[in-house]
Amino acid sequence: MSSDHTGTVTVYKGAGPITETTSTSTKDLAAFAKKTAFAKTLCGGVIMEVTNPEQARIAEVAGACAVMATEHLPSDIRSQRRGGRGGVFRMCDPQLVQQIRAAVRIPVFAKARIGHFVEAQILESIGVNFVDECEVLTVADQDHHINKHNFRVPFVCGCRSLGEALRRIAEGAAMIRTTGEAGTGNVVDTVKHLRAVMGEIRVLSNMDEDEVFEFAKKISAPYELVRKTKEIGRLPVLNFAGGGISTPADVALMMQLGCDGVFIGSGVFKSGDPVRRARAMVRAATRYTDPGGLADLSYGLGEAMPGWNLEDEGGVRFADPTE
Ligand SMILES: O=C(CO)[C@H](O)[C@H](O)COP(=O)(O)O
Repeated sequence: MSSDHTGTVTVYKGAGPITETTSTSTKDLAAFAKKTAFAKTLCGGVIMEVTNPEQARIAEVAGACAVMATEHLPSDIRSQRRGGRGGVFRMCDPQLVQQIRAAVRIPVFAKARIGHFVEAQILESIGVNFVDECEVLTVADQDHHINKHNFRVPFVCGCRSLGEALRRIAEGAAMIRTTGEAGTGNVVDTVKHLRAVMGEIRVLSNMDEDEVFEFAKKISAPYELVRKTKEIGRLPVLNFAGGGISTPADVALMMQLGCDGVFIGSGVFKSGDPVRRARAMVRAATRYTDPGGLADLSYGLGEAMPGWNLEDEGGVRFADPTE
């Protein structure tokens, strides 16, 4: 079963839906435009992952543009998996979302497992502002992401390459999150993937029209979205970065590399002084071209989160098997 953006529920049985919605492609386009317009209101901002109402208030007071409700910060999920305790990580308790919504006025995101469209239906029904189809949770469907066109609520999805980003947008993602390894306190993979996405866009921008067909085939992305990306010289939706961002300098690095904003979780709430660090990191997202200002923001923040270097440890990677 899945709900469409008109609120109609479509019941799936066997290979296809047994009750079809009547949405037209014009309606689909209008619904998608509405979602991306809402996403644009977050441009230049910091979305902070929080596990309780108190952390949500710290994020709001610091100036975060939104919070993401979660039961476990990525570093705690990583510790559990690294310690061999494994576990299945799912959508959070809807009660937590309600408590966080009651505590703040900024938009509230929540995570659903990749492919788990029922978790997304539940999150939509309780009024979250955005769903993150998130690779940090345990994957629910190894072959399919959620068909995000079926929802009124906008979605953000992770990517590590241009092809992956455009496939998620084809499925209806209204925002992309270029991802590294969340919960490590180490930005190395996020930098690698952000450079990959931005680099591929630069290569595409210099292609002649005839080369775009082959490029679309090569990166396994729909031709129309590839053509659009070439035309506008950027992803057709906002591209945030997330994973390991732990200092004002990390925030500024991502912004200078070309993303539209950042997700921060463990980097704030696993640090020595979350209140000061949260405020400094939010400010860094707008002062990212001013080294002197960034120096001021970096003074006396206390301890940054302890980090992990996956290459040294053969550590756990939050890979998305569906890509
Ligand atoms: O998982 C996320 C988004 O879905 C995190 O918000 C994001 O990647 C932050 O990671 P970190 O804990 O390393 O700051």
